[in-house]
Amino acid sequence: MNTSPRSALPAAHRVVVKIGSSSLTRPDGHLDVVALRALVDVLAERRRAGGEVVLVTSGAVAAGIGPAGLVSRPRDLATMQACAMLGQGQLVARYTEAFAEHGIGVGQALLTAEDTVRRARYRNAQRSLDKLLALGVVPVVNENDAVTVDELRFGDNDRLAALVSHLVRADAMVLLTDVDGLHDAPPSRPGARRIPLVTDLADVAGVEVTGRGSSVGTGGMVTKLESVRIAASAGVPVVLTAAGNVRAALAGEDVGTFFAAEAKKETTRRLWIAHAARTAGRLHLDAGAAHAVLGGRASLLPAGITRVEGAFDAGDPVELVAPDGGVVARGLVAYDAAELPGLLGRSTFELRDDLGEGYDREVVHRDDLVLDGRTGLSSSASAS
Ligand SMILES: Nc1ncnc2c1ncn2[C@@H]1O[C@H](COP(=O)(O)OP(=O)(O)O)[C@@H](O)[C@H]1O
Ligand SMILES: N[C@@H](CCC(=O)OP(=O)(O)O)C(=O)O
Repeated sequence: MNTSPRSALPAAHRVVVKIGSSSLTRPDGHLDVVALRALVDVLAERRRAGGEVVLVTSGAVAAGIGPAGLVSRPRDLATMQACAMLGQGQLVARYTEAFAEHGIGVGQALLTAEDTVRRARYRNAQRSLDKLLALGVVPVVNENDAVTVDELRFGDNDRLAALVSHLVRADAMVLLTDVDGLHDAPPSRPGARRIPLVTDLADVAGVEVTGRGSSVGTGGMVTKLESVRIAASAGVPVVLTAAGNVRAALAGEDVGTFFAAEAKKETTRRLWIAHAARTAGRLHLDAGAAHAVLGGRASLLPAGITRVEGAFDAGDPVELVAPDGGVVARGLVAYDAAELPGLLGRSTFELRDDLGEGYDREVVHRDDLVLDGRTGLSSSASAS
């Protein structure tokens, strides 16, 4: 029996493969159709062998440059968005043609990170993707660039791929980029070496990574590690490698970096709290409450809150802020913003006596709290 952790790849029934702009773009900024077709050949092979493949692909901006009448990749956000909207149709047309040569259909899904985790939406996305896969079709996923701008700024396709992996309950994820895996220093530095295996992400916490990425990619290694963290915490192992190695990676060969999955899976609810794109407000805590929350097992009570910011509804994700201004956690708030000011600083006993049953509940229940170390907020914020 093959006991190498990489045997998870050939054994995987359902695989999410993400390809970045840097691997799909020619030096002049236009879409690299040769690279696209080379990827499709490998994915079609996997599909024909009985495996299920979900493709998360960047490249809409690159594919839109020509139709937009530009000569090179735009730099400003509005033109990038316009290019992405023009290019998305072209991109999917190229995939449709290439997969059709193998007798395989493709279905387009334009998602935002929120769609993959917000409870009200994720079941719909899950059901339709499951159905596509059951029909033998390859879902081709990109961000909905018309409505989201952070993705173009921060390279969130990496994060989206991890959230999709969780959504479709993938057995493995492959992240394809322009370098062969995580290196012990930025690969442009002489002597930088590939790290073949990571069993615990804490082991690579000290590795120097940059958020800038290649000239066309957006998030660099920072967003890739954030993606790996989400996937690993959702129980999905990851291979990060160069696009040219996709066949070898799927076969479990020693290319790129293999990241093992964590044994204890995060629930969808906690993934959403940790990775929802936006929080709706902030709760400022006193020192005692910040300490209790950081301790891990305490719920947040009205008595420990000094100030409230934002216009949120009960059930929205909010940030919990310590007296020094640092974000200590994210959580789902149990009250609307308008209700809270009258409750702050008061004990639950007092509130029950004054306002009645129902007002003695926690503002954020401990089951709805994720400490900041689990959110990766600081790393994604530092992306280019
Ligand atoms: N420690 C590191 N190991 C590997 N790559 C790194 C590291 N630090 C920074 N990088 C950079 O990350 C880039 C890949 O990110 P990006 O350009 O955003 O790719 P993509 O377009 O595939 O999403 C590489 O070109 C590489 O220069
Ligand atoms: N949605 C954009 C890509 C955004 C993005 O995350 O790019 P990358 O860092 O290359 O994966 C596009 O299709 O051009």
